[in-house]
Amino acid sequence: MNHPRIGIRPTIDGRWGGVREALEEQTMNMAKSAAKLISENLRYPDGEPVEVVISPTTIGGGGEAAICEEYFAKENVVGTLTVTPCWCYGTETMDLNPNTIKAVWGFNGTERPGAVYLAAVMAAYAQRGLPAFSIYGTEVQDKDSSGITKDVEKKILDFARAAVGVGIMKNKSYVNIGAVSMGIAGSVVNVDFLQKYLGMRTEWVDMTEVLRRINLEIYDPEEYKKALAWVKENCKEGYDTNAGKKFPEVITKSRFIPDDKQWEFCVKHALIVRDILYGNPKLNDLGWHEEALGRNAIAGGFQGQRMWTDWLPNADFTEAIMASGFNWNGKKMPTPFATENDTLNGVAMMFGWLSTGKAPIFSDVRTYWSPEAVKRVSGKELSGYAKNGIIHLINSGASCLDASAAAKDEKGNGTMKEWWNLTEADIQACCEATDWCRANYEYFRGGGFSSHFRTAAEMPVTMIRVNIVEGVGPTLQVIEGHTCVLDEAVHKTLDERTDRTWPTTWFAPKIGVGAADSVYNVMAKWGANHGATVEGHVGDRLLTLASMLRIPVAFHNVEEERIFRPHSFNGFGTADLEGQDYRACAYYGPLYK
Ligand SMILES: C[C@H](O)[C@@H](O)[C@@H](O)C(=O)CO
Ligand SMILES: [Mn+2]
Repeated sequence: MNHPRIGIRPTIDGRWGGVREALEEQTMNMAKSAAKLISENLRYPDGEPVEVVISPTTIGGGGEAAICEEYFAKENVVGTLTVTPCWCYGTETMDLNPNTIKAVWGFNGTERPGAVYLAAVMAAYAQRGLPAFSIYGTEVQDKDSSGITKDVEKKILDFARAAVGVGIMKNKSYVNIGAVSMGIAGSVVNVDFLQKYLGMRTEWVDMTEVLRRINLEIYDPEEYKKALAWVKENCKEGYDTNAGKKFPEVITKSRFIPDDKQWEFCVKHALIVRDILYGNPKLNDLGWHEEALGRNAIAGGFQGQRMWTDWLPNADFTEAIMASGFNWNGKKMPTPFATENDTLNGVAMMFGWLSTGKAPIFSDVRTYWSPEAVKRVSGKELSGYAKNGIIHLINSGASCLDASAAAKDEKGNGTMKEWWNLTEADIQACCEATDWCRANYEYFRGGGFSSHFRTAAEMPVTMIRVNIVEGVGPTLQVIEGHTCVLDEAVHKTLDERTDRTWPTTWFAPKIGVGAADSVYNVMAKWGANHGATVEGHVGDRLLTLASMLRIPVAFHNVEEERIFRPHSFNGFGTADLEGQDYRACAYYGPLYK
């Protein structure tokens, strides 16, 4: 995986003969402590620590700014963090590279005016059309202090995490396997959005490519054996909704793969889809050189419905296992992988995953259950997080198995973890919490197996959606809340009204903050049929990422004090932050115009 770096620029008062010499050490120490903070706390999605480089010299003026720029150009720097304890010359020391994302940390001491430089250089960035993040602690620190206060730490990490996310996406591909599923507009891939806002390539692969590779046996036969054995051992079959039903001939004659060969087909499908996205050197050994290369993916989706699923097993196993933090080889990096090839939801999964390192949940946003409706059908009251009503998140058969919340934190509570923190016991528990139900043949004539579980812990989560609105462009929705564990009888009554072969997550949005005035309105104002959900209250991280990409946030419930966007956005009006964001994003436009 590409490891885009954060570059630290220690800027300094350029006056030799006392001032500069006195500040060299403190300035460089700020750079070193910021670098340490970032590399010790942030990881790339592949689990490696985020890499940080520091300018070869402190920067007192344009000459040294150029030395730093030349060095960073060779070091794959995506975001620059300028640090200083003192006054420096604004336009002479600023980062003028239009291709890096910028922040400045001005030390809040008063012996030297680091914060005055910060203000001056923020004015310069605003005047020059280069949005930059301003970092300034709320409490005055002593002049010799090299420690970073908690508020500054959070801002540095929020900036660096999102900038790294921007760098990870850049030059990668979204791989559409198939095309538009059932007229879902989110599956009509918008190449301009991917290219201009995310710096990504779009790739199309016809679904027949999967069939070709199955029939010509273009996969690693050893890994296939291993994966199939793992499935037999770990993927138990669940409730069969078709049992005892009499189906019309149009359905019975459509199931092309015999029932006892369905798992074999599904496992080959999963191996092949992974290889299409990432390539596989083993294919080279088998003489399939082009296939071995893969498509430089970071995310993808499978159309499935309907032409494929009308006669072949659905891709629920593939979709679930691609998005999970493990597979037959043990723990592994999750891939944002969209059901129904809903690219816009695939991008929402990708944003959530880049913000957390955790497996993203793909769901239909299916039903708003008011407390009254729940009482009416179940005779029981909702309580706890669920008391104001809940939203039923349920996908048509696939979701990362991590969403069973069977992994345990250090206190023994169910949770979802960064994939590199999953233990063998966590993986076993997620497998045990999931059963694989034969697909509902009325929907999926070709069969397949749906991943069936329910999210069995009350976790903080954030639900995300990317929309495209003619007249605006891409927009983001971000709603924090909690997953809910309902009373068993209530769960059963509600769940069995839907499709009991599919994975269920009960979601209670946090209401009374920002745009989320009621649970009903979260459902009513959601931009599309799908949402992506990740563990943690990370709405603030998503808002920061969106501001870097110039995607305005249309609907969120992140508290104002947690919002961190470029300083120049304040110049677009401060009374209404949503309007400010819209105006600033419209003016600056996409990153890769
Ligand atoms: C099986 C059905 O066609 C589902 O796939 C459908 O309800 C959806 O998921 C629509 O997003
Ligand atoms: Mn769907």
